Amino acid sequence: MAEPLPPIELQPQAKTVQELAAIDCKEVPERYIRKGDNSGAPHASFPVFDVPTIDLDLLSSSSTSGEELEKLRSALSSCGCIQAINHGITSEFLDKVREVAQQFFALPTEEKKKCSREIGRIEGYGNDMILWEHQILDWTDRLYLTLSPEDKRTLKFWPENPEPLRGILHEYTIKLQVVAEVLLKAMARSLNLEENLFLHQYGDQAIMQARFNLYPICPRPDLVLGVKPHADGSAITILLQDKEVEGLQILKDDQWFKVPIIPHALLINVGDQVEIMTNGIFKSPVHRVSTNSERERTTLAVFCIPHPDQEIQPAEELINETRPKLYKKVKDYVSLYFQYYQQGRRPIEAALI
Ligand SMILES: O=C(O)CCC(=O)C(=O)O
Ligand SMILES: [Fe+2]
Repeated sequence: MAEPLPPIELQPQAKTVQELAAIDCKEVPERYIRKGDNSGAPHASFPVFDVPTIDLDLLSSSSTSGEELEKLRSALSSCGCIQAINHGITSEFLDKVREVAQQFFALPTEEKKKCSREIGRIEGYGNDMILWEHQILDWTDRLYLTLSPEDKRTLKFWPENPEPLRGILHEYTIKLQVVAEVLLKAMARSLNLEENLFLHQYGDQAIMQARFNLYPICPRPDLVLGVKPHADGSAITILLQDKEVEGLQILKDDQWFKVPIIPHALLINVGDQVEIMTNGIFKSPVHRVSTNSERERTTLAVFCIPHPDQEIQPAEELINETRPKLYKKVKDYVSLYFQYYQQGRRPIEAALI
């Protein structure tokens, strides 16, 4: 069975961002500084984007509300993201997930390095990979883990410390699988399609990957980004934001907006693969993360990705004379994604007809 091709890492970095931040200097290394980018200082006060709040309970098959479905369709076709509430996960549990994430990053470097990723590999603990010469680096450290299918987990990367992390992450995975299914079905119904249409393309061997992101305090938020602008290569991404520290920004109509925090909500965005399945009706939003000179920020993104053997293509029902087929059939989009990303191009262009 084909696994996604790993990206080619040019040269691993010696220090994590957390180690750089601990030096407590006023400047940051050259490699993190964005030059000639005139999209506005990332820390500037951009307007707040009123991300539509969607009640997932009203979307589940048993109690569907037509009004909520329409709200979902409208949100995903305009900005591509929602704040999902009533998702079946208690606030106490979300806090536990946040707590183990923060506890992991607070461990001594040596302890965290027991889970270090290998060169050229994504899974494990580490910093931004250098994939091309002159790449400007992101001010973030990450812990990347495959959550499902369960037999694809590599436990050597799963921290043993803090002790509850593994169990909590396992429980979170099961809860998010339900959320992903409810949402993929509702997405199809909101477009008047058979409810399993996207779920079938997503497949029963779909992959869920967790990316814990730590954004350490940064002395130059005017020049440095936590994550550079990108759209996700997933079908959907489920983000648990930091409970207090903002940083996520979304591009809409060529303008950056701040995404507010709703502590008990999951921020869910469309990824490129759902944009392809919906023939461009649902939008995979470009987003980035700013840095902060006062407080560090921790988030957990879970990417829901069809298995690489699964063929993804626009639903026939969404193609007509006024809306011709925009995207070709793709397979193993994540490998394609890295090849394009490496060239500094928007990966979804590779799928355009
Ligand atoms: O940490 C965030 O707010 C967003 C992270 C993100 O965009 C990603 O991991 O793809
Ligand atoms: Fe993202």
